Amino acid sequence: MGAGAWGTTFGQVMADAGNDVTMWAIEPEIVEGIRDRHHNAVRLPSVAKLPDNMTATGDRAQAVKDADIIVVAIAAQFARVALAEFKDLIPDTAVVVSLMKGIERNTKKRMDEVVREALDLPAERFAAVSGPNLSKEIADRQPAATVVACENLDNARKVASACTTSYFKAFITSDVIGLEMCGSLKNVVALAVGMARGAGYGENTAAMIETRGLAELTALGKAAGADPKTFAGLAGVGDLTATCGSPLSRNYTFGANLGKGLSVEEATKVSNGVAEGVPTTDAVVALGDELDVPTPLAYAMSRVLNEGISCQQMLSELLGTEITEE
Ligand SMILES: NC(=O)C1=CN([C@@H]2O[C@H](COP(=O)(O)OP(=O)(O)OC[C@H]3O[C@@H](n4cnc5c(N)ncnc54)[C@H](OP(=O)(O)O)[C@@H]3O)[C@@H](O)[C@H]2O)C=CC1
Ligand SMILES: O=C(CO)COP(=O)(O)O
Repeated sequence: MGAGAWGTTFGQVMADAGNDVTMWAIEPEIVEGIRDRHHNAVRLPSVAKLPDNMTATGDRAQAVKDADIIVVAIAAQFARVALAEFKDLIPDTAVVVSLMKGIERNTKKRMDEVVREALDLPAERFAAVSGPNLSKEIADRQPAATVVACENLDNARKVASACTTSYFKAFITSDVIGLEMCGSLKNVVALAVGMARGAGYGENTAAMIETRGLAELTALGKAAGADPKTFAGLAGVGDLTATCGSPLSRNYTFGANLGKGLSVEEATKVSNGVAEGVPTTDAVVALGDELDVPTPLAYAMSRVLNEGISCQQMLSELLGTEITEE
């Protein structure tokens, strides 16, 4: 569900792993492109020809009929509304997988909570996939790895084996909360690193933001019930490194544009796809308040996004004036 850049790329991974893949998208142009020409000119133009065992439909019932695994890759803030239309169509035995990395702004809910609520899905049939997975590189079939999280490890294994190829390796975990928190919160860090880079700062500044960001997302994740080990793995440090270090990341690029002096509106206009960190930032601040965990980085980025403070002000907000233990 959702033939965006990552949705389509992950569809290709699953097709390469030997599955018959049906993409669902709203726009007839995207559906026809994938179904008739094996090409997604709108969201993944870099892939000249998608696999033959990959097709598309705009019909929701047809898309999920008889599916063993249903993968959701919709912009996080629209997931609840989009999924409501699928509620009564999902086969009873299907595992539903989220690729989304965001927190719902109004409710502060993670995507595991949103998907399960929207589809009335038991925990053992929900899985999240998250890791250092910049879609363009994986679409080029460059070697990469990810993590599949499900409370039921047999279902995590089922999803992992359905997306394992010669170039893509999936590890498993039962720490759904940890995986969700890593994927969502690193986007906020990537905005800040991108902003610092865009403003012309170098490696020290980037490393400082990434490391303090990792400490912040680990503390918040732990308070939300995550296993701290997850933050040291592919979905944590791994994804933070990839996202904060690449102009292929929409979040990094959005931040870089802010650092170069573009307004939020201007950066949104030139963004090539969803920058999930933007709506997620305020949700992270609110979640920190609720769980009594300081979130200086998210707070500073929230002031950038809502009040337009400069990169230098954002960095002094992040560092504070008090002497504290690291
Ligand atoms: N790109 C990447 O490298 C990675 C992305 N992710 C995550 O995967 C998720 C999807 O990302 P990606 O595919 O790259 O994003 P894109 O911006 O390329 O696509 C967003 C998708 O969401 C769909 N969408 C938006 N609004 C609605 C709506 N109201 N109803 C139905 N569908 C809607 C879009 O449909 P439409 O085309 O019709 O607008 C599109 O399919 C995000 O949460 C992202 O953080 C995770 C790992 C890697
Ligand atoms: O999550 C990603 C890489 O793992 C992709 O990051 P962006 O959403 O910032 O492009």
